[in-house]
Amino acid sequence: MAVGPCTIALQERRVQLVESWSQNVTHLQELLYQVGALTEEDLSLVRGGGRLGVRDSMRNLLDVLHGRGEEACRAFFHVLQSQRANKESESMVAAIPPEGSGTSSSGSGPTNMQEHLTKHKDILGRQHSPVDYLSIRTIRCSSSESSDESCSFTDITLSRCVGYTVPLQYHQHEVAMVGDAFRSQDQVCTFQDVCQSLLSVPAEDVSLLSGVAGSGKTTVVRRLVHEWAKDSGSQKIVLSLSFRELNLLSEPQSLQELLLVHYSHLKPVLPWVIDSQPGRILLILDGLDEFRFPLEFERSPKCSDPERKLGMGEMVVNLIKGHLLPGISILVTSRPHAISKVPPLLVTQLYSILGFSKDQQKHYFEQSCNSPLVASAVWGYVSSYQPLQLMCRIPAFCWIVSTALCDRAPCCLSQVTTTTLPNITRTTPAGSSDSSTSNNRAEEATPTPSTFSSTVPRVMLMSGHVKPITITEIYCCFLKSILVFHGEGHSQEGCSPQCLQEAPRVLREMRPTLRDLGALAFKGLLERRFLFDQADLSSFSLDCSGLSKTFLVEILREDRASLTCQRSFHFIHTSVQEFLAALYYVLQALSGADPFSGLKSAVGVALFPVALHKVLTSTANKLLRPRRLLRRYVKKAFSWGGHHQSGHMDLFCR
Ligand SMILES: Nc1ncnc2c1ncn2[C@@H]1O[C@H](COP(=O)(O)OP(=O)(O)OP(=O)(O)O)[C@@H](O)[C@H]1O
Repeated sequence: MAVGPCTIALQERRVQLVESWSQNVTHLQELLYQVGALTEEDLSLVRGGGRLGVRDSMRNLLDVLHGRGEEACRAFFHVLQSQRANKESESMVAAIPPEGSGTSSSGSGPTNMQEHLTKHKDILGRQHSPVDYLSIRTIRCSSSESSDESCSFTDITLSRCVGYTVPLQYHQHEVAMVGDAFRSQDQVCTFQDVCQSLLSVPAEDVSLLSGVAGSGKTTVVRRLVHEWAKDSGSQKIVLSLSFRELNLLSEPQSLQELLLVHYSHLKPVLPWVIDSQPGRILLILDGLDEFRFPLEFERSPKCSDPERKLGMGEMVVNLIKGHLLPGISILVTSRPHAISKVPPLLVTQLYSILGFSKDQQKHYFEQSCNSPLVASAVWGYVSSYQPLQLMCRIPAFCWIVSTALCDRAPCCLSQVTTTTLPNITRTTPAGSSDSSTSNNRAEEATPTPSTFSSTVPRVMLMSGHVKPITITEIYCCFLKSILVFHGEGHSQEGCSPQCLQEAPRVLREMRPTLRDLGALAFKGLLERRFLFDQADLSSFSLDCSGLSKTFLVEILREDRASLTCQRSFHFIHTSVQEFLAALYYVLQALSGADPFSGLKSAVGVALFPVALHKVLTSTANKLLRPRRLLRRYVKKAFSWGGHHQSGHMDLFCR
């Protein structure tokens, strides 16, 4: 609860207030409900089931307001002012502290404020409800006993520090940074702590949430919005936009236009709240690392007029600097390499996602697998191989691993033997992790084309032969799980052992589609695009028919971008986009082809002069054997990753 001058005044004048206002308590409650200072629950608390007299109701009202904090108490004094019922109250109103803590002197606000807020919560709550994008997992979740919600959120460990300092240079790969020991000034915290701090009213600050690819930033945002929407008592008004969507707005727009188009249901109240109670607004901007417009904090012209049209980069700069919508709080999420785009001086606090602890990983598998037997087999496997367990600090890997390893009913696990796994095991000794492991991980990530011809690794779980597996192989298995599932049709019970035998055929058939998908993913990474339109898909012959259709529906999700209403597609997760891009890249290079040649665009040309590039490629092709050629290409890939410094190609490089 935020304590301020109005909270204190309310306590100090409690006796007088009860004396002067008890006869008006019902009317006061109604007004406070209308401006959103009280909720329905509060009203019934104040009324005490209709059994209380007016003085007791008034006392209850003051207690509830005090419990709600400074913003509610301030609203109360404004309501009194608007009533001007007696001199006593006016003298009290005169004691309201001056503006500056985020409230208005412009009256009690629009009518039906609370209804609008409730509607807004309904809409955002639904938009941010827990989802699992894969239908095979949704089927598993619905067949398991756990509820949808528990199926999709496991507690995660975070740290918090006041402000932040820009690291001089990232020597480490981003993925290796997850769960790192943090600096002494950082404080470990839970999701609930973050929630509490961001949803407290009023606040006026810029917070950053940093986390490596797949560490769960978007999930934290979804969960935060979901929790807020469920809390009928929260007076915060959350607005949430993603940089991915802002990328689509290439024409200048005014902030007012943008917000009112996006939140048309808030039209009657948003301008008033922005004007009078900005401290109630939390604006979430998700995925700074994906933003394609430059953020020029030094050079962008100052703009404090929400009606003026601005480029997206300028708009974000002016929001973060507090020129546009002064007084609101902002949460920006980003992969670590891109957080430095926001100058440290503007940042009040930095949250970093440290990932899943061992217990949290175990819990994740218990929730996401369809039976305790499978969950314990998967966890047994993951925990016995330290590099995999380290990677599973990242939730996206847990998701991939769980999809790859436990996506069928246990009957399938027991009926296939290890002899169907000729190509997916590796020689890295189990448990051979040490501090250097993470830095060496990139070397593990070289797949061979034969990776595609093996069946899924879930068989290892029951065979008793626990063997190490690379991250690349896990992703391959993830794809295979989807392919096999769709190749043979599916039912609630999962596919038959027969369908596992058919895996190689399905994989063979899908190889051209995977290549095209990989080329699209690769082109997207080079252009820093994560949303694609129908024309992009067509240019890579992704025609969405037959088997490829069902598969593509899983891997490429269709969206109507809410800011533009255009039909668009994105990979199920950015890590899958990066994996497919890398797979395409490596397979092209291994077969002696130039990974850029299949892109049918000017991207490669822009990065390397055409002639030089051609000469180099053909000479290299003649002189080098495929593996050496691959190594050379991988080096190039690393150098772009380094160049971009936004972390969006980290997994690709791995
Ligand atoms: N707390 C969590 N509980 C359960 N699953 C989670 C959690 N966090 C993340 N996941 C899983 O990991 C996947 C990736 O998470 P998310 O998209 O939130 O990561 P991100 O950090 O936003 O990734 P990126 O940087 O690539 O945008 C989710 O789709 C979800 O399946």
